[in-house]
Amino acid sequence: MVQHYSRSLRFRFLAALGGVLLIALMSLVVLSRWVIFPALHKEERAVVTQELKKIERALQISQQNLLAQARDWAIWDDTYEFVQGNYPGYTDTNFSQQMFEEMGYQLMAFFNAEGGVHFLAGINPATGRYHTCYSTERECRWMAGLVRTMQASIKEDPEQGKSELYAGSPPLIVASNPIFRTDESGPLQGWLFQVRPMDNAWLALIEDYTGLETTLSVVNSSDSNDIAITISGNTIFAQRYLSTYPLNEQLALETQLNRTSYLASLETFRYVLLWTACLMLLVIVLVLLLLERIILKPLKILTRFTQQASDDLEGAHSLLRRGDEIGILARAFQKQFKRQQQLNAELIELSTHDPLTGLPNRRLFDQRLQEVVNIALASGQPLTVMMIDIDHFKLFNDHYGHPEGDVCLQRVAQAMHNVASAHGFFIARTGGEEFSAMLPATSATQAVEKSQALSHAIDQLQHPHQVSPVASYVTVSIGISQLDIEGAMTPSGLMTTADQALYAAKAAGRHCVKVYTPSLANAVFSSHNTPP
Ligand SMILES: Nc1nc2c(ncn2[C@@H]2O[C@H](COP(=O)(O)OP(=O)(O)OP(=O)(O)O)[C@@H](O)[C@H]2O)c(=O)[nH]1
Repeated sequence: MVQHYSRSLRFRFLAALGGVLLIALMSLVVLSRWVIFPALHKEERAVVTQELKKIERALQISQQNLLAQARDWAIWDDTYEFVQGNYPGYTDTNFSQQMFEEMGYQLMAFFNAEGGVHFLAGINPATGRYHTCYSTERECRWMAGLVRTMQASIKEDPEQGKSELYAGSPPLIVASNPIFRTDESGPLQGWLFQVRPMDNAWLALIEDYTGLETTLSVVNSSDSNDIAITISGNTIFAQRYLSTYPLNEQLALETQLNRTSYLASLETFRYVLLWTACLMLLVIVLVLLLLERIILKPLKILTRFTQQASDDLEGAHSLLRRGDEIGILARAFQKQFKRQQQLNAELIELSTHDPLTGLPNRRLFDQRLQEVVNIALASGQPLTVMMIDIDHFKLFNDHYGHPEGDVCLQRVAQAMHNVASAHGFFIARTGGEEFSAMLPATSATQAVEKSQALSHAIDQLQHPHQVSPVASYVTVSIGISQLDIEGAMTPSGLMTTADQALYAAKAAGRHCVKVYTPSLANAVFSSHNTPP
């Protein structure tokens, strides 16, 4: 049963479709795992990198602005005079806590041409108090570390004209420019450093400008200048390490993004994946249903049709009317079957009938005889057989020729067939010029009447037989035997006794009927001679 099912079209198609589905699903998984998910990740990284670059750009703009302001101050003739000690009112006129707060400055440091401190002004980040000094003493002590770093920077690079980041809490943007006249003519009279803290206010400005939440922290020196991306739940963090002066520390500029877009894409993709899988399953179910309806069911009917080869079969008519391949196959099979039936009938006819006379042959006679003997023995009804032989047929052949003999045989056969049909018994050509008849439910006495009808019908033909010693026309001799008469209980026994009766008829001068009696075996005949 299992083996039968595993060979069925349904199973094979199901297995093939299942295989295709499996490959498709595996392809989807592989595609998702190694192509789509990495692409989504890459896109997410690209987005976050882009966002981080926006912040970097805002930082650069902030640095450039401060540098532009520092440059403006540094190449202002008043400043030039001030660092030479020629402009005592310069500080009172230009510096105030309000100005520092409005500009977001933490410190402005003026250095003379030797690098020494000329003037300092700034807001102490710890106290929020504004101070101006001429050295890093007393209330300006908080500036000392910064001032030393600036002086080191001047020594390293007297050209200055740059903006750098200093690590600290908060980190600082420091812009510096050498002090020249407004037309930048020399000599150089010192350096101006302007410091802007990257405090919460600055971060808020950046956030306003970029729309991104930004944090800054000082980290230990890292070789990496790359963007570091880390993911935690629904949030993605991106960090960029920025170099600070004097290079032993780094600033980590960090922003974080909600992964809404990525997660939405992921969700959409999963949704599409799920629906694709469902759709594939649905398609397979539909294909199977259609397969069942369009192919398997008609094939089942076709199979039954071929087995039973009957138009009466349920669905056979619609099968034969179909215009598709199954219909073509069914019609071809029907045609083939009809042809086969015809050939079979022809074969049966050939194997059971005599081609010359068209009467049943010995084979069919013997088959039927066995059947009727069985029936007669079972039912107890009488059964009689006749053996009919044309008298002196050899002489006929010798005289008229073989073809004429054939014609004679045909005429005699036709006449006997007519009588047999009229009297309802079976007659066959069982030898060259010998015929046999079987008469179920007929006694020997009744058979004698029928045999006389046969003999009479042949006499009526008046088929010339000039060389016959019996008559001038063709005549027959007939032997009759009845079943259940001693020694005649089998088909062969019956035929043997009928033959003995025929022999007796021949011996009695031919053209007569003899019924077998046991005494015939001893050549004592009871004669029922027909008239010559
Ligand atoms: N034309 C023709 N002759 C056949 C056919 N079959 C058998 N015969 C002939 O039938 C003849 C039978 O001859 P016999 O058996 O000697 O019998 P008979 O001459 O009829 O003599 P009795 O039967 O004793 O009267 C033979 O000459 C056969 O050649 C046939 O199909 N066609």
